[in-house]
Amino acid sequence: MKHFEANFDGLVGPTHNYAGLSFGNVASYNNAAQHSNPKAAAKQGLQKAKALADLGMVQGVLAPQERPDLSTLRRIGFSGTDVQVLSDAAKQAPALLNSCCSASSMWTANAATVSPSADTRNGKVHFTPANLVDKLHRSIEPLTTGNILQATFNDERHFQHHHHLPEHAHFGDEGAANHTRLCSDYGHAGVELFVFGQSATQANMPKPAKFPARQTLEASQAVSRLHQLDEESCVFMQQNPEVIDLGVFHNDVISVGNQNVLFYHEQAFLDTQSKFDEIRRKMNTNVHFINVATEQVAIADAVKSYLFNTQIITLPNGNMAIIAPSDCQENPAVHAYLNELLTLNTPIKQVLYFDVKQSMQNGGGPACLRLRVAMNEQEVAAVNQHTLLNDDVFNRLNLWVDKHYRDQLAVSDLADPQLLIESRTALDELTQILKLGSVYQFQR
Ligand SMILES: NCCC[C@H](NC(=O)CCC(=O)O)C(=O)O
Repeated sequence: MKHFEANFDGLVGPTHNYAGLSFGNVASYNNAAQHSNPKAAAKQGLQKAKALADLGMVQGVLAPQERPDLSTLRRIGFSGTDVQVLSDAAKQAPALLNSCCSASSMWTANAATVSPSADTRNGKVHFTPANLVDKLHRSIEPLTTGNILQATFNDERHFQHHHHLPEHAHFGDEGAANHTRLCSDYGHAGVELFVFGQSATQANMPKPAKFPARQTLEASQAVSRLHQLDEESCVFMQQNPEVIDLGVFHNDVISVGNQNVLFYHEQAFLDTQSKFDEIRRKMNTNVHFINVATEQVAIADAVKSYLFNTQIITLPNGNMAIIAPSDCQENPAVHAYLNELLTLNTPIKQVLYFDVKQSMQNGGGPACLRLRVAMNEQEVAAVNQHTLLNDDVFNRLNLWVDKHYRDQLAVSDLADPQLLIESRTALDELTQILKLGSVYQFQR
């Protein structure tokens, strides 16, 4: 049986904006209050996804969330007509309105943690939506994320969906952005590497001083239990808290893995060598640990260029390619490093650059924009086929963006009742294109 690693990219929603909501995410803070370009953002994402489909990869899309999120605004006491709710929130609590308008669900690496069937005891693909409790604007995502995942992977013979973890800092969970699976082949049992920022219970373990550690050890352990993973196929590793304080708010800003490659910065982890020994022992096969030294690329350059927020993919011919943001080309140290990487004897033979600047300006690179789901051919066939990107779906989605998205959006536009209507109209049509059923509150 053939096996694939599918990428499901998050479609950028019609309210894509820069409100500076993510403390600890340098790009989000630095670009606060800039005008955004929702139409360009959605098209940049679609281009990148389509390029992977054209390379022969299995590529899908995940629908964005309903924003403005009127049900959250009502839950916190705003009432009356929808127009009333928006205008009262804009006057009385503009920060809350902004939190209810973020298009942050586009970063589907934070949608969920996924374990492929080869790793799980019951032989199903397991999904746990991330609770994203560290940020208010993201903590309102998991229920709808669960609906969208169930409508996309909608066959219980193959897919098992869990509820997100309890909504408390103890179980802070950011999904696949802190999870990498290493394996010799996508269809073989692998080692799932869970990277956490802090422990909620062990007071003696190090913590960042300035910025929040969004993922806890306890959350990662809970997900590994839910997913029926064996202890012998899991490794829990702590991210270096010093780099969190330098803007590395998710592990996928400082390392990325694919099959038997782990590409990482030398400052990424704590106890690096002993943990790598554990990975080697549990993998039982040769692993390429590609270490980038600080003197080659400083943390500040890694954070600015998103060198590690690249996707490493295995092409149908068996070679690996890096999908990088064009920001990596523009940073001299990083560009020089990537050119050199291709001359080293690693499985990575190619680098492809994509302009995803609209997403980058909110701290999301190519890897943030996708959720990886390794599947065999039966499982791929069981996916909702309307969510898989081919020429037809790509063209329909581009036309859909042209029809419904604004060219430009300012944070002050978020209270515009017309934006709510545009957004709902767009999403209602999208659920028909992707045949998702009624996944949104406004449709229920
Ligand atoms: N994996 C990349 C996630 C980026 C995301 N940015 C944001 O939410 C920015 C939203 C804003 O500032 O409007 C985050 O920090 O969780």
